[in-house]
Amino acid sequence: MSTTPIALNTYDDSAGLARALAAHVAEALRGRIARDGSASLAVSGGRTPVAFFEMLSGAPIDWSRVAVTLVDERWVPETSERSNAALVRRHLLQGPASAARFVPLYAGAATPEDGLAAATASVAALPAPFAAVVLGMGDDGHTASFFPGAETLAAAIDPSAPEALIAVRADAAGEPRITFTLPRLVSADTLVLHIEGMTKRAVLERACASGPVEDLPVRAILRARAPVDVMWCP
Ligand SMILES: O=C(O)[C@H](O)[C@@H](O)[C@H](O)[C@H](O)COP(=O)(O)O
Repeated sequence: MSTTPIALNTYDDSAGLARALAAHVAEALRGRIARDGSASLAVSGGRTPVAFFEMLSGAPIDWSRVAVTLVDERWVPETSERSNAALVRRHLLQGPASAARFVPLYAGAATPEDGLAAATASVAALPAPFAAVVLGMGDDGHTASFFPGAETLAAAIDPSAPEALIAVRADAAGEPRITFTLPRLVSADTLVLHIEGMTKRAVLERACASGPVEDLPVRAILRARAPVDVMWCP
């Protein structure tokens, strides 16, 4: 049976992982600033990245040259506890990192379909490709908003998707969402899949085995950029 290779880095605990991931992302940002004068970072929402955000926010980087955005957003205002933008403002854009420019994906339109053009225009000004992309993964094998069963999944994971962003609706996603498409994510200088716990490790192992991308959409990332750097702790 064919398997997709990954580069698995294991840490003792969340704090150690967060420290190593923050150092790795900071290095990618500094490298790009040294080369091009500016750099962009796309991060995930959810529960896993909080410790990493807090560690990265204090990193010695010229944050005034960094643009931060989200790999995906739930279509809710920042007053919602489900808002990834609110999470990033609260945990990452603090201290030294408060000097970064934040480019949110949600700007108040009623639906992600309605807000797509405005979000696409905002992200068009980001330094490209991303210096760093940090992805998470759900227990259902989604990453970013590449959800099993989403109508727009095929378009979102198309390696030659012409759009930067796409609207997503899926039962498993809860609210409607917006996500960067596969080519915008996998073209990053540095890409890390950041996961914690035995359940996600087991999902990752299944994702590395052969099988349809639609069942475990994280396969789209693993296969497009093998071997993907995975940072994991139990
Ligand atoms: O908005 C989101 O939900 C995400 O960006 C998503 O892709 C996330 O990374 C995974 O769902 C993992 O989430 P947890 O870290 O909460 O398990």
